[in-house]
Amino acid sequence: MPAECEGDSIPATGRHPLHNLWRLRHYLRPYATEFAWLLVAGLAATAAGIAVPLVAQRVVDGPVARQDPGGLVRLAGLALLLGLAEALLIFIRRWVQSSSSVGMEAAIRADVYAHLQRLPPSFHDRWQSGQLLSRITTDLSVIRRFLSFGLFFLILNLVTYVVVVVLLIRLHAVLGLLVAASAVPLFRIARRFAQAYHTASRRMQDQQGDVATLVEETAQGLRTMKAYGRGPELAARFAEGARALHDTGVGKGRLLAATSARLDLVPNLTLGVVLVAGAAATANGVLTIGELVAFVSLQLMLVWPVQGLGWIIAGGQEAATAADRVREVLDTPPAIVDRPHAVALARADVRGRLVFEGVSFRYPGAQAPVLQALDLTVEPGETVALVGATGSGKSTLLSLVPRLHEVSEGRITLDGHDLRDLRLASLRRLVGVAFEEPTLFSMSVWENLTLGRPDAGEEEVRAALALAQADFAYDLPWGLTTRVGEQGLSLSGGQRQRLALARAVLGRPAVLVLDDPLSALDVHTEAMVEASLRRVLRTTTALVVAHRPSTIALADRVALLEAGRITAVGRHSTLLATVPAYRALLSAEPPARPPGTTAGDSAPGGRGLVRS
Ligand SMILES: Nc1ncnc2c1ncn2[C@@H]1O[C@H](COP(=O)(O)OP(=O)(O)OP(=O)(O)O)[C@@H](O)[C@H]1O
Repeated sequence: MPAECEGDSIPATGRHPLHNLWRLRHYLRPYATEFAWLLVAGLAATAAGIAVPLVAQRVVDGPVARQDPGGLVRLAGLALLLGLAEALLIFIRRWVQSSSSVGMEAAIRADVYAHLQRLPPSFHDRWQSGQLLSRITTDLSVIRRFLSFGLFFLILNLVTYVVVVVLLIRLHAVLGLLVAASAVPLFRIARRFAQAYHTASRRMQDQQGDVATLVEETAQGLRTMKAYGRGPELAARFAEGARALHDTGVGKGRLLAATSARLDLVPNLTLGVVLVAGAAATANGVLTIGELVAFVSLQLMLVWPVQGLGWIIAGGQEAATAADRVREVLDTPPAIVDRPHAVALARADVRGRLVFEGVSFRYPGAQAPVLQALDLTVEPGETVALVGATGSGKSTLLSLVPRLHEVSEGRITLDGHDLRDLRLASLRRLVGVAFEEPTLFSMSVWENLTLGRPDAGEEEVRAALALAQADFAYDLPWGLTTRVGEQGLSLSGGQRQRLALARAVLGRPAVLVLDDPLSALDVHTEAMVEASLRRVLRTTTALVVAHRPSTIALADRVALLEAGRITAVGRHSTLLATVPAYRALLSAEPPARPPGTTAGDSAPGGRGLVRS
């Protein structure tokens, strides 16, 4: 479940429990022909199976009664043929069944994944990753199992039940109607079971998501947890989650077992009554021995459909709750989408004037806005450093430029175009971004670099790597094809930061948005990156979050962000001289460089500060 699901999830109450499962029916459409063949094969196999007791009736009342060996061989041969046909049809059915179900599961999974990509960061902030993981893996498998097997057997068993009951009524009306009436208690038991199992299934699937989240968090934060000696606590938390999951699983198993026993009882009781009454009817000559044999054999054919009912209902309820959980994701509309008349801007046509006009922003569900009535203009080619205390909203402000979040009030324009009137794909090509925590994906260095510009050429990649002082990438074991990220080679924080910077500057974007881009670099590398970056920044509009004097030194002007408002904008030296809050903020910072590397960089009121 989401940590906070306000507005995100569709309440499951008030609708038919199978509503969301029914909404997934279009995934079956491409397999409709296959499903039809499946049913034909299944029904034909059942028909062959049902025919066997009828042949037995002919055997008993015919050749056996008349002591006719020739007739016996003919009918026995027919029964054998029917048995063979049934086996062949069952084989064909199973063969077809496996391929269609896997294809359908893959199609739903692809759609859920594509939708997750379209959802804004605010959605992912509120949903535990384990919950998403369990929806895209376990839940989809549960749905696949039911739509391919459960649904099929539900139809097949219902048809079998109806056909057999009709045949029974034809053989002996009263006893046949007795068997038909046994459907009433079966229906009642099944309905009560379905309701109880639905609740238990939802609980179990949510708990599976919780456990997956715990495992994922543990894997990600293993080093921190070990360093703080929190292993036992984590193990206890995990054990608690696993125990809850176990208890729910056991509860579900018991519910199914109790229901199966009750369901079993009904056909067996009916069978007992039929045997006694049937024997009496035979003794009275109302029923032949062959008819009694056929009646009982046919009735025995109902045992499996009734026994299977519990499993089918259980599978159906699990699939229904899984469908609810999957639809909770699919029904969340992507909040940030292209407007109908959004335009695409060509890089060559963009000068890069970035203006924030009365911008306010509030995180979904938060009480207070993070940014309030904020005005700022960044002229084409200008670099503005954003300086502010931790938590003042710097990263949030940056995230509004590539529209990772949408402004709550006011607007941001690029060369006069409201960003919301630009196509998202176009905007994100124009804006190069490097976040504070550089993320590398489990792919090659080249693929990581060209993430936003898959069409980038070798020259561009080479230039971007040079600029970010990331030439170390060529020395990795397989050069730029080396796989990095979670499943690949581990890189240091500084190396990751330089690759992220190279990714941001690749293709010379019109606007660069950098969140403290030099924070993880050693002094020597920092000086080199700084020198290269200075060259790029000359030709690009840039908004750079700066904590360190060396980063501030890259900027033409500095904007001071205090509690979500820009309270001062100007050159670094001017702000230092005239704005006490700015001076206080910078002087509170520890010296950024060892003595000797910042010659001439100290400024009044600031320790280790740089010239502006
Ligand atoms: N996803 C989020 N959902 C809700 N609130 C958030 C979210 N991200 C940040 N905040 C809140 O917004 C405020 C500003 O955060 P932001 O990360 O923009 O600050 P910052 O100035 O970049 O801080 P730092 O210098 O420490 O990186 C903080 O109070 C933070 O708790």
